Amino acid sequence: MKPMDIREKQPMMTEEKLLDSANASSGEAPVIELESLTKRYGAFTAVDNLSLRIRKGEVFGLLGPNGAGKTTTILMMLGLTERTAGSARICGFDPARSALQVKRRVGYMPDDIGFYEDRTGLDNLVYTARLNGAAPAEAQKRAKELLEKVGLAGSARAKVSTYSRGMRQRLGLADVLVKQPEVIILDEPTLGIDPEGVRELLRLISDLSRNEGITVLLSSHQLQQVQQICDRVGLFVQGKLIACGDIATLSVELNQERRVEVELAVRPWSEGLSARLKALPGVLEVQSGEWKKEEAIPGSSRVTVACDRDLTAAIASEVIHSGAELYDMRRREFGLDEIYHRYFEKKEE
Ligand SMILES: Nc1ncnc2c1ncn2[C@@H]1O[C@H](COP(=O)(O)OP(=O)(O)OP(=O)(O)O)[C@@H](O)[C@H]1O
Repeated sequence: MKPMDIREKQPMMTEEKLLDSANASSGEAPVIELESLTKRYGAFTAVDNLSLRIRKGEVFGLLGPNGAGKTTTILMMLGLTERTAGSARICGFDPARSALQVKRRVGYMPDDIGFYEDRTGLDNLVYTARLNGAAPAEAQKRAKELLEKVGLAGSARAKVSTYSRGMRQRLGLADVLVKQPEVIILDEPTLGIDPEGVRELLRLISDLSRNEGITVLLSSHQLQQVQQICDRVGLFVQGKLIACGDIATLSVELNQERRVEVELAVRPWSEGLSARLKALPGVLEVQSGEWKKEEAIPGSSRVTVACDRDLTAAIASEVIHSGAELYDMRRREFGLDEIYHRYFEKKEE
C-alpha cells in the first residue's frame, strides 16, 4: 500500500521525549535494543532511524497502518533481512551476525503462519519440538502441555485443515512457545479472528508475559484490539516511530489540542442560541446535525460543541438561560482510540 503523507502532522513529540519514552525505564539490560535501525530498498526508506528498547517481560505493541514498516523491522530483528544502517541487539546478540543465537531465543509467529494441514495439531507441535532438539518423549509432553495451555487439548487430534482461524492462531502461539523462547514476536496475531477469539488470544499473550516473564513484541494496525494488553505502544508511520509510551501518557501527549466535544439535545434550536454558544470563550465550533436513528430524542436538535477545554457547565447554563430546554448532554474527550482513528484510519480513507 502506498505510504500516507503525514508530514504536516510532525513532529508530534520532541526528539528527547520520544527517545525517553522509547526506552524501557528499568535498570536491567533491555531484551530488545534497536539503535538507529534503518532499511532502504533503493531510494525508498522502509524503516527510518528506529531506536527502541524493550525490557524483559514487557508487552510492546508496534502499531501502524499497512506499509508502515512493521514487518521489515521484525525481519531485521530476526536477521532475516539485512539492515542498511544502525544496530540491533536481541537477547544480547546481533541478529546480523548471530542469527542462529537469536533464533534459539526468539519465537516468531508471522501473519501467514503455515502448518502441515493434513496432520493433527499435536503432530505439528511435536514436529516443531523435535526440530528444536527435544527428545521424542519430551516433545510429546511439551506439545500436550501447550495444547492445554492454549485451549486446544480437545482438538489435539483433529487435522489442522479443520481448525478455524482463531484456533490456528492459538496453535501458532503454542508453536512458537514449544522451543521455550525468551521473546516472542507476533506479526498481526489478531488478524481475521472474531472478537471472542481475539479476547482469548490476547488473554493468553498477556498471561505469558505476567506469569512466565516472556517478552512480547506484537505488531498490529488495530490499536483498539491490542492496547488493553500492551505495557507500551509505539506508533509507527512511514518507517518512523512518531510516538512511544504507555497508553495513558500517549493519550495526553498526542491530544495536543486538548479538544473536548460536548453533545447536546436541545429544543428549540435557533441561530440566536448558536451565536450565544459560539461567543463563549474556548468554544471552537458549533454544529447542529442529524440524530442517528437509534439515539434520536424526539423533537430535539442534536448539537455538537467543540471546545479547547471542558466547558460543559458553561454550555448548560447558556442553553438554559436562553430559554431553550436541555434534554441530554454528553462530554466526549479524545482518547488514544480516537486520536489513532483520526490520525491513521481517516487518512487511509
Ligand atoms: N522487498 C521489498 N522491496 C521493496 N519494497 C519493499 C520490500 N519489502 C517491503 N517493502 C516496502 O516497505 C514498506 C514497509 O513494508 P512492511 O511490510 O514492513 O510494512 P508493514 O507495516 O508490515 O505493513 P503490512 O501490515 O501491510 O505488512 C512498504 O511500503 C513495502 O511496500
